[in-house]
Amino acid sequence: ADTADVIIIGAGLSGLNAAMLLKEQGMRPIVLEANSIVGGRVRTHESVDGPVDVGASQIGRSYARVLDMVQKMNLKLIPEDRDLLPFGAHYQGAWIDNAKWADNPLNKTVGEERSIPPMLMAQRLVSKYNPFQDVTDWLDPKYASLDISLRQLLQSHGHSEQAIKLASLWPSGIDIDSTSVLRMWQEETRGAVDVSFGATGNTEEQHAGREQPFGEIHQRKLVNGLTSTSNIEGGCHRLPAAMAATLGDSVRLNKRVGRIEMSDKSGTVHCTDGTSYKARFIISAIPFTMLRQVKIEGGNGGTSPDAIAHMPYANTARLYLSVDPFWQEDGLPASFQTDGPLGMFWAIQNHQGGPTNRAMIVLTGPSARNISAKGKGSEQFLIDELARLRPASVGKVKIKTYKDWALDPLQMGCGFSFAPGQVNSFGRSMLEPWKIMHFAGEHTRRIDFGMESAMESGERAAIEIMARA
Ligand SMILES: Cc1cc2nc3c(=O)[nH]c(=O)nc-3n(C[C@H](O)[C@H](O)[C@H](O)COP(=O)(O)OP(=O)(O)OC[C@H]3O[C@@H](n4cnc5c(N)ncnc54)[C@H](O)[C@@H]3O)c2cc1C
Repeated sequence: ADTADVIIIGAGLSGLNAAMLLKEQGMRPIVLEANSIVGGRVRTHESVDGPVDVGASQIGRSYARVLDMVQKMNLKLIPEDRDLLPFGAHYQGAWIDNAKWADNPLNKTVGEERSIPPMLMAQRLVSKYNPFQDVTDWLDPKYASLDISLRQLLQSHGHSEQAIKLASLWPSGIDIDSTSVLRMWQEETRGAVDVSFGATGNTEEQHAGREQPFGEIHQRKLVNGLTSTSNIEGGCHRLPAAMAATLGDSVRLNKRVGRIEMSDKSGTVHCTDGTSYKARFIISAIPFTMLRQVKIEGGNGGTSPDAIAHMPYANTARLYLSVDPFWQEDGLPASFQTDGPLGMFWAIQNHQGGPTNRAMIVLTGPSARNISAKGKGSEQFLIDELARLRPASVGKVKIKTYKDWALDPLQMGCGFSFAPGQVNSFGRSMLEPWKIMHFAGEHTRRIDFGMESAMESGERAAIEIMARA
């Protein structure tokens, strides 16, 4: 077996950050990556219209580690250019004007619920009951009794049947039964930190009288040299590619790990191509959807085996388009959400002034699950569904690229979740090393979110190992 001080499994941002930090401390890491490219969920597809980030792309002002790494790698940040045009909804076969929803006969919600646009029901009610003050509150045992589903939370507050139904159509997380509200509040609380950094900018431009359900109106005004959200020029994949380049031949591609053997003193990692690597420590930096397919030999591992086996993953599938602005013809809302199989249509403001707009069909929650089950033919199915709802779109839409993360054989989902009860059963303790194996990856975050959480987790795992070495 090839030997190293630390074998890191997975060359996403978490594994690469851990490897760079360990190398900086004089240790010899080897990173084993199953794919033929690094970066994992930071992926850029080349399309006829240039690079398209199909995974992570948005870098917030509060992403300290990511911003630092972008600078070290000499990459250029550019202002995010993805303001969404105003939203409506297609619900029960009718077009809904969010501003008039309170008086719509289809609205059977009660009291305060009546004025919440249908598509925002889940988001607003999750927010309404969020008790967290701090980004680590989700781990505080004083909230243990709230490790419940959104349905249970809404029922306990006496919400109407239709409000619960609307929340189930467009949930945050997997669906309103499968995700703990502690996990939803974790994400929301960390998101608010980023927004608070942005709020020092040009709020007049930010609001401009528009309903922004996904917060996608971005400030281009610079605060401390940064717009509220940035992208990497040329595509986000340049970041992991540059990080991997600093590690040279320590990064081994096309090395899918299939088996890990451990003792208290060392571990051997076996790849499916028959090669083996031996080290004093191992870091697993792959999603638990993938680690549960790896055979782990070497005794008991506290709550981590439970987490590896049972942590659920959410999905998103996205169809990236360039469109002639057909909404100018049919007069219907440019962006919209549906209770049908299309999920959401995001029409993106054309700041460049060219003849076409960018747009995305975005599927999350139940609509993402259904499209993954369909598999082949999904792209045409979505275009046909768009044509059914918006006949004016026929002939005005060009596909750039498509990505369904649940169907990616090295991911099987877009992001981790906790089912109701799982923060209590393993969420707090699952990071304890399993003998000589430590855990990194966005699913092991404590504080941050998105790419920053992957960086956070790689840093933590590297520090844990340096403390033991
Ligand atoms: C659609 C989408 C949009 C997103 N948008 C944003 C955004 O705008 N901003 C933001 O901050 N974050 C965003 N994120 C989240 C961000 O991409 C992730 O948090 C982060 O990239 C996760 O990094 P990671 O290292 O934890 O895991 P990964 O990136 O998943 O890396 C794991 C690596 O392990 C490899 N692997 C898997 N199995 C094995 C095996 N058996 N052996 C060896 N290698 C293996 C995989 O190929 C992969 O390269 C988005 C994610 C998605 C999916």
